[in-house]
Amino acid sequence: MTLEEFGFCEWFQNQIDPSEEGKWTLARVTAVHKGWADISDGETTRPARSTGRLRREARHTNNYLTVGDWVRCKKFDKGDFAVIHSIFDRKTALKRKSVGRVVSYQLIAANIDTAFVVHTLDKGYNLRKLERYLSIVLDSGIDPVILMTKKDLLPDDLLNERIDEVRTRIPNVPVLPISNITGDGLDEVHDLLEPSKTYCLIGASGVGKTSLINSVIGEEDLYFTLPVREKDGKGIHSTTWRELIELDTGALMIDTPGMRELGHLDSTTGIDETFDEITALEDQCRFRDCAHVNTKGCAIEAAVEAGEISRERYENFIHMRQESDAAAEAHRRKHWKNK
Ligand SMILES: Nc1nc2c(ncn2[C@@H]2O[C@H](COP(=O)(O)OP(=O)(O)OP(=O)(O)O)[C@@H](O)[C@H]2O)c(=O)[nH]1
Ligand SMILES: [Zn+2]
Repeated sequence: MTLEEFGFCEWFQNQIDPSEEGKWTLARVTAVHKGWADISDGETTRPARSTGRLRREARHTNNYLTVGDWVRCKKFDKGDFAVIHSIFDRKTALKRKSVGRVVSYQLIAANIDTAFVVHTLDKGYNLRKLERYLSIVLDSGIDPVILMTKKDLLPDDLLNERIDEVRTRIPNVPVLPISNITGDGLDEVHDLLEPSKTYCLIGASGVGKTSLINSVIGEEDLYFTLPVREKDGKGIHSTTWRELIELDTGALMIDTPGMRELGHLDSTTGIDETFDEITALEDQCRFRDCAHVNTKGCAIEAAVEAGEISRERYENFIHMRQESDAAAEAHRRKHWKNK
């Protein structure tokens, strides 16, 4: 696989200064471990460490190396071991909010083009939850595709009702009903996987992500018999856990433990895009800082009363806005304290 086939596109090429041409080995991070990372140029995977400067910088800015990153490095020890000097600016950054005493953001993966937001049609079907995962994806600047799993478990009328409901609530995102058991819809998923593009699966536990990865990859074992022994394992480790893998279509798939633990990231842009038919009315509210709750002259509340916006969706919107505002406030306070 060439660098381009491995996802090195114009976005990264444009960051290379002509004067540094040939100075660096370019590689992509395929897994991050404690103290080192695995990097690959599309052909060979090597262990690598960041320079001290890069590590200090990362600590200082909370901007750590992550799976999917493109890096400039130098090969050492006849090429078995590399040193990472810098990280390319990311095209997209999948982040999650860490909830603790203070709010902070943890980077999960970088440079994902499309995220499959996986949700079940069966028990656990919950539009609000689906919208939360969608927000994370949109906040990260990643294109979403919604995969609704377990269609085999539903009678036709309920299946159609739920698919209609999802498509109506989330009109601007493709929605595919699938079954990992019958294989229904998997060809369509497969057809969406473009060579050199990077994908991931996001969704709650038990919705069928593992099943999907196994069926999309084709070989059940390829992924989950890991960690595997490195072929040229003379380096500092002899096993590796691959978190970025190539599919038979030439597409790239990222799956990390952090992705599995994804919670909810609060940021207004994602919410605004998810609820764009609601936020479109905001300009028409009488007050510029309208809270859209029991407020005189609120255009959004009026639209809900008139039945132009679904009440459930409105309530979900308000709920997420309030959560987001609280997170932003906590963020501001943290920032202020550090000054
Ligand atoms: N009937 C039916 N069962 C499915 C389908 N997809 C997954 N399952 C079952 O649902 C269960 C959970 O599936 P997984 O693929 O492990 O779900 P997951 O999203 O990877 O869950 P985590 O690993 O916990 O994140 C398993 O028992 C699967 O066999 C489907 O399309 N139809
Ligand atoms: Zn309002």
